[in-house]
Amino acid sequence: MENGAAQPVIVAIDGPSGTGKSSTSKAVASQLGLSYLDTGAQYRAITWWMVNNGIDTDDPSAIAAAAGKPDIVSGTDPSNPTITVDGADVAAPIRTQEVTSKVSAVSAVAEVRARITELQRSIAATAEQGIVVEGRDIGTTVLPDADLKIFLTASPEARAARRSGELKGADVNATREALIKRDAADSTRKTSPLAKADDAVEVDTTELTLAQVIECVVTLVEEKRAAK
Ligand SMILES: Nc1ncnc2c1ncn2[C@@H]1O[C@H](COP(=O)(O)OP(=O)(O)OP(=O)(O)O)[C@@H](O)[C@H]1O
Ligand SMILES: Nc1ccn([C@@H]2O[C@H](COP(=O)(O)O)[C@@H](O)[C@H]2O)c(=O)n1
Repeated sequence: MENGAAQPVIVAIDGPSGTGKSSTSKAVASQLGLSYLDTGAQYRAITWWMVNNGIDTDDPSAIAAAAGKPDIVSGTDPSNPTITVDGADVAAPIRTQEVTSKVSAVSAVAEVRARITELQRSIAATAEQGIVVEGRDIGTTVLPDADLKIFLTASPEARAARRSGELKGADVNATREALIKRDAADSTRKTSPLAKADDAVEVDTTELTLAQVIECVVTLVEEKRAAK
């Protein structure tokens, strides 16, 4: 673009659990001066609220009726991403095993997705320099006009090994089975399932270091920016 500030760039990064979406998105956003949005944290936050407020997470109509109640706020600084529910910092409690085991059921409810999708679009629309948004349906549903769409993949074995390393001592086979189960639920739900957009660039990270994945995505974003 001539004689003006760079136009904001919108980057969508999707993929199954443990493929490196969060680590890659945060690093890319930091390097390029963009905002960062972790949409999984938003679905975890609404799930945490449902559990804390006694909503039966096996009852889609109870979830749908309560979907509009919690006030979820995401901070988009990639060096300090934050998430609050009704003003309370929930960054730690949304990562518990209980929330992880229930989030796919809650996020499958159409009323939940409509609410969170609206929030995501308004955050992306107000990011002055642009934003990296990571999740499961960003390229397909939330931001179908994103400037760049990336779909990260990795073998279940690689993903389980990465997660077990994080969870210090967790059984790799159990971790692998849990990842596969969550991916299956996320990929087969009716509303906005986990899917690669037709125009997304697929990056298989199985044999790549995190630094290599980050470099690859930074290059792709820079190419898009130069072409704008
Ligand atoms: N290419 C890679 N090589 C080795 N480890 C990696 C790579 N990418 C990410 N990791 C590590 O794997 C773990 C999972 O990464 P990350 O949380 O970024 O994945 P994710 O796709 O966001 O997962 P989820 O969807 O479950 O939140 C982290 O510990 C991260 O440091
Ligand atoms: N765009 C998205 C993002 C996430 N979800 C659901 O949230 C769960 C947790 O995501 P993490 O990235 O924090 O592991 C995920 O398993 C999905 O159920 C979603 O539906 N759409």
